[in-house]
Amino acid sequence: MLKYIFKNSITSFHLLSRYQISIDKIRNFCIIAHIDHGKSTLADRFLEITGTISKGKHEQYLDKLEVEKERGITVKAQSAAMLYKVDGIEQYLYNLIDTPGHVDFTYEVSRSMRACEGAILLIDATQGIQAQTLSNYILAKKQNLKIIPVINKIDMTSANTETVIQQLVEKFDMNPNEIFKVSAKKGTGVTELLNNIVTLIPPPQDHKELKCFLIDSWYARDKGVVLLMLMKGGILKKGDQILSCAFKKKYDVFEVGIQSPENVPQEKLEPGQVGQQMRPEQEIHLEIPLSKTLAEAGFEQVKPLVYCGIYPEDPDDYAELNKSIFKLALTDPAVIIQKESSAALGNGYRCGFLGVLHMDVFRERLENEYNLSVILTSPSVPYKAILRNGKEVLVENAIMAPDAAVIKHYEQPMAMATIMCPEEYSATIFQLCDARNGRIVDQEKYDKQDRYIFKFPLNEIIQDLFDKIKSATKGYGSLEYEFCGFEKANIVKLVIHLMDDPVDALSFMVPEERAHQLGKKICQRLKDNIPQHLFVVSIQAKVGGKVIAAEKIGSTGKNVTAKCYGGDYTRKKKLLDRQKEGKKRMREVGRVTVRKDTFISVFKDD
Ligand SMILES: Nc1nc2c(ncn2[C@@H]2O[C@H](COP(=O)(O)OP(=O)(O)OP(=O)(O)O)[C@@H](O)[C@H]2O)c(=O)[nH]1
Repeated sequence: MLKYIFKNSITSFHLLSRYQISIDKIRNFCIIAHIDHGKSTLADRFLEITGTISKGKHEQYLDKLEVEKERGITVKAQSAAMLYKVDGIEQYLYNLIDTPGHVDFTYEVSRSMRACEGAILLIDATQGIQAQTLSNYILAKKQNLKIIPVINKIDMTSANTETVIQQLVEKFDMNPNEIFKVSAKKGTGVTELLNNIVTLIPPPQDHKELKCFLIDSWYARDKGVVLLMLMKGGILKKGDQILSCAFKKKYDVFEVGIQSPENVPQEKLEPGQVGQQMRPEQEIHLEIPLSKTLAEAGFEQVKPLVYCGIYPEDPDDYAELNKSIFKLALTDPAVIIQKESSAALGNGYRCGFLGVLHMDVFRERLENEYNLSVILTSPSVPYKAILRNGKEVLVENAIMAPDAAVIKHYEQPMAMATIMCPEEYSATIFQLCDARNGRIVDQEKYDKQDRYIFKFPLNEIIQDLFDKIKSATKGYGSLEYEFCGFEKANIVKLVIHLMDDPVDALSFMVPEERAHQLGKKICQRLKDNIPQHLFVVSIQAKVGGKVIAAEKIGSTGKNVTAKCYGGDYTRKKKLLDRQKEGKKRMREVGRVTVRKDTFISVFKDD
């Protein structure tokens, strides 16, 4: 213990005792809302008013990831401990969790809620109740959280505060006198809200025996694995040994601390506190992603909606990808990871995500935070195969699809999509949606915006609908979607063959009407990218053994050493050496030799 005190400055020694507050003076709460309704801005004001960060210096302080700063959205729930003198009198410890608003990161929200007794439900005064307001409200109710309704952005000229109050009264049966009105940006009403949290949200309970609730985990280069936990009971100190109930493994606690908002080392963590504990890297079991740990701990199993393969661009980077992907998965419980190996792409992973944004953010984090270049195969959705014997099989990967003879029919995942756009773009939106099998379900006018609800096959949404809407509306249109069950559909398995050998990485489950177009596109791209061989290379796209598109690459008819007649050994060796060098960049797929980047070109966007 002495060693530890010497290592830290006097200030941190002073800080050590500041957070040791009795459990009745602790409040754990999260901020929940629809995307962009102002959660991170409100969290900034809280941090400033409580003196946790200095005023005006930071914007969106808790959006720490590069991808969050670049995109201006929260993708990770972040927590911060704040010491606050309520009404300037009595000191409390507020543990705040800022949550993401986008539906792809809902899993982060529900996990955060499990660590709280209350939630601030924030509603944008210019937009009113939106899809995620409703689903977050339902989630919070289910978890018996005390909900504090707060209308934000009341400073805006387009604010409809009274209408939103009315909506809250009608839809959520709220008492109009209990609704707070704030401007998170300007700070109006925020201190009043902070002062009321203490009476509106109850303190956590002490479960007496040592019990920690895992909120988050991540890998820190200097510390190893960091676990962010709510202390449900007991005391945790540096040097303690803990046992994971899920995996029956022992771990040494390397250091404990509190996020306020960065890590402040502590002597111990006590009941009700949200704190970190670190474990050295050699002790971690990277093969156990957080999703699995949470599932073992009784959390709802994540059900991915979008799958893709992730491969290193250079196959020699596989070991690096292996380490990085599990480190990243430590911070993301909603990603499902399975090893996969493909003759065409080498060793990699099949990953499941909650949506395309989730997939895209995961890729960007692998590239930004782990400096890796990866290939993502085109996203696909899981299909349900209804078998003739009455059983159901979820087909997440085309190569796992049951034999066509045993399948009665397929069902495809559907999504309810909300599209908002200025009224002048309505006709374009209808054309776009029609071409993607979207069926209109509902529509309404909202200010000068049109709001449409379409039902789509999920597969149609994940391809490019978002980009197409953005470009067709000069960036003003928006798209949000939510899975809404399976429906019967004509789905076929499209397999690309090279010289009659099926290529595993190029097998796709597709709606029947799209099979020909996709098959043709892939055959053409392979033709453009595969070099000539001594023989004619045949490329075929097949559905159920029937060829639906095909290309041929003519032969060179030449042997590279053929011209080195006679005994000119050095020339022949040089040529063979050059050939060997070239071979390093090539890969064998059946009898065909392809450049390593051939399959990247197939998966690249148009
Ligand atoms: N005028 C005004 N703008 C606000 C207010 N609160 C937030 N904003 C703005 O609204 C936008 C979204 O705010 P954020 O705090 O990022 O919203 P969020 O809910 O955290 O967003 P996600 O985490 O991505 O869901 C930003 O441009 C903010 O500056 C407010 O009270 N008044």
